[in-house]
Amino acid sequence: MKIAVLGGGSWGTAISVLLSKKGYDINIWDRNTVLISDINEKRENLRYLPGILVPSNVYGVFEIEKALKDSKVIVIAVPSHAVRELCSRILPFVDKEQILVSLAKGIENSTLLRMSQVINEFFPNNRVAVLSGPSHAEEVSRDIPTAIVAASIDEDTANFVQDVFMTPKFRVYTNKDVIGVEIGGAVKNIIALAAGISDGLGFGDNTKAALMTRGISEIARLGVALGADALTFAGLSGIGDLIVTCTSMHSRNRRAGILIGQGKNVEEAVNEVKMVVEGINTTKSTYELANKIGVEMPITTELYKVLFEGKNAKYAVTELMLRDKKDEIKDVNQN
Ligand SMILES: NC(=O)C1=CN([C@@H]2O[C@H](COP(=O)(O)OP(=O)(O)OC[C@H]3O[C@@H](n4cnc5c(N)ncnc54)[C@H](O)[C@@H]3O)[C@@H](O)[C@H]2O)C=CC1
Ligand SMILES: O=C(CO)COP(=O)(O)O
Repeated sequence: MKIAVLGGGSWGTAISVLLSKKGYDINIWDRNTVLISDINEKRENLRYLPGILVPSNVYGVFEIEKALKDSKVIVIAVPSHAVRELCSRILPFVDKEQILVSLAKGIENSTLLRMSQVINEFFPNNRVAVLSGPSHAEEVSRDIPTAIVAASIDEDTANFVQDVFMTPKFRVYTNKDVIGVEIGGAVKNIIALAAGISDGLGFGDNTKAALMTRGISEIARLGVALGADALTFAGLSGIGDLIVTCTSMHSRNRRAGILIGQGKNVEEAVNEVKMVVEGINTTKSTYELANKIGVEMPITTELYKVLFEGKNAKYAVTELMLRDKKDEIKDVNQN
């Protein structure tokens, strides 16, 4: 079977390596031709995933149309802000038998749509799935045991994607709750930025545990208001991804947060991380989405003010601590 992977950043490359080890032929495309040449000539993605051997059945392809030809599965591995542009670019070359799998974690700034909603706009007759969960590229590419979720509203599609990606080192669960899986994957990046800022400010493990716990609470509150199943947030794409992103030094979002907490501005932090920090754009879209549908998200709101209104991060923490008194369980829908 042939699989097209569109986006040769750290995650697109790691997934290509994983799938190639299962014997599939992988056509990987990226707009950055230098990294495609590196994959073909040096068998390594020097820019985004150095030190990992890219097997010979991963073919770097310069023309997107060629990457798609005869591919049963199309994996979308670009950052969320690029998904719409990518879909419009591939639209003329995709046929309705091809299955689209989204790896991007974000909520579109201009429309407040989830990534599978953007993809469905372009490909209403194709089968679409989302792959999400605690899975840093740096570990997946080294065969470190990982568990993740394949979500699709169509059970057969979720089962198919589960079979395609599953290996003894990469365990894939299915889930029909696409809304919950995508909201968990996107919004945890906001909490990871906040957890990083907390670390950068010199706060402790107590602070981070509080942010993570209250964080999953507001993620779930948003998700449920949008139609998700609350149980999804107790799963791999919910609390699972939140844990890995808030605690790992592989996390781009956490690392950016640490730098901001240490006093760098957003631009300096993003430049230093050198890879996509999805949580910045997602803070903006989630803040707007929560306001639009009337869901309270205190951490997201404070982070929005820090990132986009220049609020002092220490002062934001004080404001979170001094909010109205609450009951943890009783006020679960509004706190
Ligand atoms: N890196 C990881 O461990 C994981 C990443 N993800 C998600 O996967 C998505 C991709 O992330 P990474 O691979 O980490 O990003 P990255 O920063 O490593 O690479 C991004 C890639 O996208 C390409 N790109 C950027 N803007 C583009 C545009 N406008 N059009 C076409 N291509 C463009 C770049 O050339 C680059 O190759 C993100 O949504 C991220 O949240 C999900 C799980 C794990
Ligand atoms: O989503 C991820 C891991 O599951 C990647 O998160 P970071 O972008 O913070 O590295």
